Amino acid sequence: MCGIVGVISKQPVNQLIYDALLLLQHRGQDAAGIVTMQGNKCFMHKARGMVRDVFRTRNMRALPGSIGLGQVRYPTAGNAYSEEEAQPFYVNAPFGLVLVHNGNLTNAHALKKELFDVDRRHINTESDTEVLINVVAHELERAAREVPVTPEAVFKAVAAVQKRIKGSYAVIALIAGHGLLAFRDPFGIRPLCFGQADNGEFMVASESVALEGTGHKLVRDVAPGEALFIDMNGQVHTQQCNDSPSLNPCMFEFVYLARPDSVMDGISVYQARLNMGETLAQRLISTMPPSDIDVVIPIPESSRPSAMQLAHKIGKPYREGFVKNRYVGRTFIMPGQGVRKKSVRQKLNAIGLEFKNRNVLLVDDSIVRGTTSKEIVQMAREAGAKKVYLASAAPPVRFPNVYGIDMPTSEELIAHNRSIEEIRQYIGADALIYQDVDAMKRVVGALRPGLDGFEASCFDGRYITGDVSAEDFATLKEQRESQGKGAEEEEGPARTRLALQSGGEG
Ligand SMILES: O=P(O)(O)OC[C@H]1O[C@H](OP(=O)(O)OP(=O)(O)O)[C@H](O)[C@@H]1O
Ligand SMILES: NC(=O)CC[C@H](N)C(=O)O
Ligand SMILES: [Mg+2]
Repeated sequence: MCGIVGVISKQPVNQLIYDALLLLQHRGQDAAGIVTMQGNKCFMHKARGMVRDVFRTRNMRALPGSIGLGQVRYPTAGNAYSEEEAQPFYVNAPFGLVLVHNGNLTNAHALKKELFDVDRRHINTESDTEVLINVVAHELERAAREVPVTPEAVFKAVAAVQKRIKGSYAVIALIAGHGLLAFRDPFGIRPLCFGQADNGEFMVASESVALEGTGHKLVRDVAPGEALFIDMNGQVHTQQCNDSPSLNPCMFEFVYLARPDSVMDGISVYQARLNMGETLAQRLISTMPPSDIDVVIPIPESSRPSAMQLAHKIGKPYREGFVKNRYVGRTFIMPGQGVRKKSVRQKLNAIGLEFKNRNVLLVDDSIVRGTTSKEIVQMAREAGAKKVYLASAAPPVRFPNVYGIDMPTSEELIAHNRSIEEIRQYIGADALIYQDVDAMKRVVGALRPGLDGFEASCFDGRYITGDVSAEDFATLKEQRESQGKGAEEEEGPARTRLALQSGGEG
């Protein structure tokens, strides 16, 4: 996942895009970028780091214009340490095109070759987004020969792009002198919505929180397979570009990625997490007597709503036993296991009196590599807990994700090829309770009647696009391994040096 935003206005948009990126910072911490357009000229600044560090006053001053895009990156393809792979991407033909992308193309490798051999286009990085912008450019070149560019021509190009690319994508692009284009993959895996301010200005963004926090009213989500084109006069054109779209949002957005105050595809993320807490409580009650538990403690940040609801349901006190250092970012989306592990202790500290001589139930939203849980269980014991139970509001994460969450190999997942008992032992908890996959789908799905399903492959092993081959998995793994090697030479902890590969030392 990454956070993306696009604005078309009559006023300068640099500050507005910056503000929206801050609201989307939880979706990507590795790099940030903004592009603006004044007339037909593009102005861009992008670099590695968090939004606050990437943009200084001088950079902001150099971003004039009333139309623009922004992105916060959490890499899933390419190299986390590469500045060139920060977004937006730019190509100069046709017209001048800039693009931001949230998602992951599963056929990027094959497309890169095809672009070179057939379309005569050179890709200079390992980023799938550079592949994507070149496919868009090529199809736009073919479809939009006349000027001014008509919405029909743009939609024709999007339909052609959708036929070529596979995987997940929410995309926002600017076509110099013509307008803003946004489109979403036909399975609706990654989120995308748009809204409008009182002054008529339009914003397209990954999450509704970016709209609300910048004074825009949510109009609606972009539908799976749909394209939205806002021309330079602010006229909105939309068209379904796919023959068989279906809505299967990524379940992990509701579990962890999105902010709880966002509404995605009509589902309140907060309500989804409360519901998960409710079913987790039922599961717990059927597994162990709640009377053994003295107190329920969330593992901040994302597990709070689920933990709160669980505590309410089992009739036990909900306490804040860990304090979070607000200056440390999200650990799961950090590149490299070394930095993740160190950050758990930097990020969370126990309040002794909530643990001393108590049987505590710790609740997390998910257990992925086990980095957080293993450290936290140990911290609870060090703080004096008698028994430490652990509950996860998500089911075991057993399968790699190929749609924009950085878990490309099964080996790095603590639950892969391990029984619940083996995981419990590894983490060091006295009991371990997991959410049930079907219960989770049922209670989150109930919030949006008419949903076709969820992209929940990391939990159930079903890849919704139906076209991910064993070869694709192997390529992803291979890419990750070779990139990790390069990064290690440059930067220390490699992205591949994962808990389970280094002898299970979490
Ligand atoms: O099993 P792991 O590999 O450790 O990953 C899972 C953990 O990572 C996330 O927390 P994170 O610190 O990223 O963000 P949060 O503050 O939003 O909870 C998530 O909420 C879990 O706590
Ligand atoms: N998490 C994402 O959406 C990543 C976008 C893109 N695949 C990249 O690696 O930059
Ligand atoms: Mg967490």
